[in-house]
Amino acid sequence: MHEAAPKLAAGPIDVVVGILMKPNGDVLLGQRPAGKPYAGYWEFPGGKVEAGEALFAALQREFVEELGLHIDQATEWCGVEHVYEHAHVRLHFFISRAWQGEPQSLEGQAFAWQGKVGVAPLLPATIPLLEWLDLVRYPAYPRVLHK
Ligand SMILES: Nc1nc2c([nH]c(=O)n2[C@H]2C[C@H](O)[C@@H](COP(=O)(O)OP(=O)(O)OP(=O)(O)O)O2)c(=O)[nH]1
Repeated sequence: MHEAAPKLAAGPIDVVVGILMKPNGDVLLGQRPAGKPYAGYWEFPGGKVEAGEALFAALQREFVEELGLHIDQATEWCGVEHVYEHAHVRLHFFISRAWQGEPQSLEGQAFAWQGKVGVAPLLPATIPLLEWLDLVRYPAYPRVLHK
């Protein structure tokens, strides 16, 4: 029997994603809770932008709702579009080095501060970013590669 593919919204859905970065380069990843698409996969915390909401305001809201912490400042770093079977998303990645509070598991999710990222699996659209992120976290990285 032929099953109709799930209908995707016409345009991409905007998603804000925050990379909290400690002075030593460690970044915070979270594990997607049960009940969401790709439950159990690791991601940088974030979520969908609401209608009419500014990107940074959405980022601050998501971090309060999911982690109970306040982002003071963040820089928009890069954008990635990805078509999943459940949604077509446009991801806006921010890097923040200025926040207040410790991550709390308000949605039952696990967290991990990572230098070399060792948690798996990661959301597919996030995987290519790790290498680019290393250029930001570890400025000597290209030289290390050419050793
Ligand atoms: N937070 C986050 N989402 C990512 C990353 N990479 C990636 O492909 N995504 C995708 C997965 C989802 O399709 C989408 C995020 O949507 P979501 O369902 O987690 O958002 P939300 O927390 O607002 O969810 P909900 O309120 O609808 O339950 O972006 C990432 O690194 N972090």
